[in-house]
Amino acid sequence: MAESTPKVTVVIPTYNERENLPKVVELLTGLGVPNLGIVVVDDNSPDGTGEVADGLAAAAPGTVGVLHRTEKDGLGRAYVAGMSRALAEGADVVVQMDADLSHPVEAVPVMLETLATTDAAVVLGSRYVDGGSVAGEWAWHRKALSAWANLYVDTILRLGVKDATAGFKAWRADALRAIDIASVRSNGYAFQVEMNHRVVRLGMRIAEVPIRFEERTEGQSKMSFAVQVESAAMPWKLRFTKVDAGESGAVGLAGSAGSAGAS
Ligand SMILES: Nc1nc2c(ncn2[C@@H]2O[C@H](COP(=O)(O)OP(=O)(O)O[C@H]3O[C@H](CO)[C@@H](O)[C@H](O)[C@@H]3O)[C@@H](O)[C@H]2O)c(=O)[nH]1
Repeated sequence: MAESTPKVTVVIPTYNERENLPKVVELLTGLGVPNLGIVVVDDNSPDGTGEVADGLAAAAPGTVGVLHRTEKDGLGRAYVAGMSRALAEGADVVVQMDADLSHPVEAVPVMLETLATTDAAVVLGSRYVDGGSVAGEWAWHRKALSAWANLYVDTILRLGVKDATAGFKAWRADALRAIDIASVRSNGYAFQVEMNHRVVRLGMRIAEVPIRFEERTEGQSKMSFAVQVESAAMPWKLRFTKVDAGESGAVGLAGSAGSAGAS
């Protein structure tokens, strides 16, 4: 019997991304990935991104869906909501990416292929493996901060990945279920680190593929002081907390590696 095509759902959190969202949706649907869906998680953006998303959903019923939340509640909780919906709707693979075009859409098929052909539970779009890079527009102090943040996380948690704060990832659905996303506490950049930590704690593997991270041209980053404080504190909390992953969900993942990715 022929295997069915895996369902791939891309989760995109948005807060004030009305210029960017239509472009990223157009680029994603133009990839030609079979059985691709998109879930936009909008937090009642004052700039009307939610209505823009509704328009995109109306134009592509069955492909684009929108989750409206009533107020800005952080990137991490937006991802948990979108990923939970994707899993409930039967996704085999969940891709997380920013709306602002900083994550190169053309890397999605490469990430899916890597997921389908290796035993990795999650594939990161990585700035810091060979072949990866950040946009030339990045000021030296931003590059230094990003490099320092990764060194900081690696020193404390030893995750064994080069880009621990990366926000562009493709997940096998069974890995997301195993790490019990509903109990993830972090909400800013630390969300990415906590998710990676859970994967490693459960003995699953993270793969990295190189990407070029572009600077957004529209809208603004939502990085805040609170996000920075959380990012500094969370690695220590994770290191010294005994039970912080869905240990009960530890599963035999190796046998299903080939069935979850897209071809
Ligand atoms: N729904 C919702 N979306 C949000 C919120 N905050 C941010 N977003 C959305 O989440 C995406 C990323 O937000 P940015 O504020 O642009 O992130 P960044 O500072 O550029 O950080 C990126 O790079 C970091 C380092 O690699 C990553 O750690 C981070 O997750 C993100 O990918 C964008 O699509 C943005 O609209 C929120 O509270 N609610």
